[in-house]
Amino acid sequence: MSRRSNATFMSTPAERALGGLIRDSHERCLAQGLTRIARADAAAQESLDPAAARERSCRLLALVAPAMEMLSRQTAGTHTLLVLADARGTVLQCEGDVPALARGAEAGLVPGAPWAEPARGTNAIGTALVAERPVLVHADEHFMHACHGLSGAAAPVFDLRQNLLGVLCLYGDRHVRQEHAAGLLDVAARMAENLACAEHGADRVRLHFHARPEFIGTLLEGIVAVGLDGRLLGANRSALEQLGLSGMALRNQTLPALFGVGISALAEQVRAALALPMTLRLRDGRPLHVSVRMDWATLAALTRPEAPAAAAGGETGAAALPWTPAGLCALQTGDVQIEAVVQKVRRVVNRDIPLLILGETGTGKELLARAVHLESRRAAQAFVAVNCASIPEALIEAELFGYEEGAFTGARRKGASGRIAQAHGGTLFLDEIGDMPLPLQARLLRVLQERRVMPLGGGKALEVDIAVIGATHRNLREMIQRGEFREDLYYRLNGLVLRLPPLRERSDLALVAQRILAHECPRGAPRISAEVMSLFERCHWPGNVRQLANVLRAAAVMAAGEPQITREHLADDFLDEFQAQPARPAPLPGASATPFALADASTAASAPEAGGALLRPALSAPAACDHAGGCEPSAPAGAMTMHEQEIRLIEAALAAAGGNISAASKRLGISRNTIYRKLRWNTPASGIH
Ligand SMILES: Nc1ncnc2c1ncn2[C@@H]1O[C@H](COP(=O)(O)OP(=O)(O)OP(=O)(O)O)[C@@H](O)[C@H]1O
Repeated sequence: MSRRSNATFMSTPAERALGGLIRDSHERCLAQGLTRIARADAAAQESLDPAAARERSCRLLALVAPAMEMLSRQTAGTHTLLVLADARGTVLQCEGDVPALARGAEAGLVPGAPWAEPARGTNAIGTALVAERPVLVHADEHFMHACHGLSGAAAPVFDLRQNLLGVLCLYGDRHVRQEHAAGLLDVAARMAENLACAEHGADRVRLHFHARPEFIGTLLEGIVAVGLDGRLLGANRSALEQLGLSGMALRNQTLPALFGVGISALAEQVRAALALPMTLRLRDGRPLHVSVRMDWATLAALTRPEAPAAAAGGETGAAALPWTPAGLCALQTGDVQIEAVVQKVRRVVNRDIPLLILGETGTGKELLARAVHLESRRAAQAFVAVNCASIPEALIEAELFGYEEGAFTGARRKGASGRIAQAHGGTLFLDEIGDMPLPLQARLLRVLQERRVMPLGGGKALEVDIAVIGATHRNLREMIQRGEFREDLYYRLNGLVLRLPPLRERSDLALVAQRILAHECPRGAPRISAEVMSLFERCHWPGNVRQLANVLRAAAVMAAGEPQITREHLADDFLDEFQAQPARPAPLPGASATPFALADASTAASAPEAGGALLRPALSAPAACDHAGGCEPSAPAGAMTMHEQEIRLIEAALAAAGGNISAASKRLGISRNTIYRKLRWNTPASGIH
């Protein structure tokens, strides 16, 4: 156990009565020949130059600045003196109101004064430094009579290697015990320590973790720093407490031994679309939610083929480890439909069965594909994503299959390996597979059948070992009937069909939102007010989780420093959509009529035909999505289909943006491609091509 993990302030009568730390300290003072009678200003007389002392401690001062600010606000008006001392016991800073500063000065608590035990005997600062734990020293528990007018509490501050950096203290009048200060100082010390642990280094990766995902980014998160060779460099207090290790024991561990995961698997997690917390299991089986942080230089170093971690023999990738990182766990948020998807995937992982992921735009198809890859034995190899809709038709063939020197005009001199070959050993993710031109479908089918790829312009066929995951928002069965998609390719791709539900059908919106916020605000995410949550619950979310993430990202910036996100923090664009689409869903039978904050009932009632495309219908029609992949929501009789509502919404956004597709796509949180697609393919009458 950490020397501090069981540390408590000396608040029990027994501890204070007979001494405990105090008695030991008094004995030390006597052994050093200190006398109880020292002039009150003696400490001040022995003072060092405060400016020089502060200069020596500029790192400590920077680390404790937010904590000092917090303490100073919390103790305002209580005549409490806030003191910061360095690791030698030299006072660096004193803050408080005039009576508090005067009381401190009377006892010699002034910047530059030495308050280590050899100088001032038993006292909160000096004794905390010796004990390396929080202490409370009240009135005549001080060794010297000159300090008997004080009651002090102190908490030492450590860096991630458990080096003592300094001590934070609160001093009050001897008539007020400082027990109440203990909690405040504990929070303050943790704040400073977490900052120390989060200090950047191009040579390290940080794991921020907790058993509960919503605690990541809070003061209670554990932080562990890992070197590129997989060795653990240090940790904050919460990490040691959660892992049940001392700082020393931790530094004798490696990442794979403790967390069962290698450093390259962490890099893979960081590269994932929205590095969501991953779930790792400790040796005793306890799950921890882990968010990985590293700077770009570190990520680049780990991404190079001969990454230092592998070179140092730390590990050879997740596949070689005793157990694999649970990428899929990051998606589990309690929603039944998502849970069913995860359970299906778990059954087929590592069997190289082709997966076909269906779902509207922004539902997390790529995120799921990456999670499947991370979960598989291929995790240490490449994950290659190809968006078949975004590559111009003329280039997609070369992009996928590669080409030989001089294969076509404009080709690079030495030719290029295609994306399929790049995925060798790993996973090929074919996004928007329904948009692949028919002639290429035949070539892709051949590759999947023969497991060999022939670059454009001839040359040698390359053997490829790949897992294939396809994704689309389109109804492939209908496309087959229309002759737009090859049936044989369809059957080659759909080893297992997974359907991701649209956000409006999910029951876990609150948790998804919370996770996104935790990711956006690693130093502490604001809460979402009940009003905003209720608004979110009613939203139709045509851009699904991507749109939610965009809305939250903007709101988090607006709410910086405030404890919760309120309606005022939501982007005008988003709110405008509600006002532009005022239809309000009929309340569920028996549901209480919560007033809808934005679309007032009168306007809503006056424009029922608007259909509320951004609003979630109260009785959401289940999507008609069969095994073959139709994902259009079924229409409630006599009402617009969800799809028609989406078209209306897109048209409204386009009109509002003066026909500017980029602006409209930003407003809606969906891609330009999606706008084109929906208008061109699904509403021929729209006139936009
Ligand atoms: N469960 C989730 N929790 C948090 N963020 C998510 C989740 N699902 C998706 N996202 C985020 O939403 C965005 C869109 O996800 P992703 O690209 O995987 O969706 P998609 O279905 O592949 O979209 P498209 O069809 O437009 O390609 C990404 O930023 C992703 O990180």
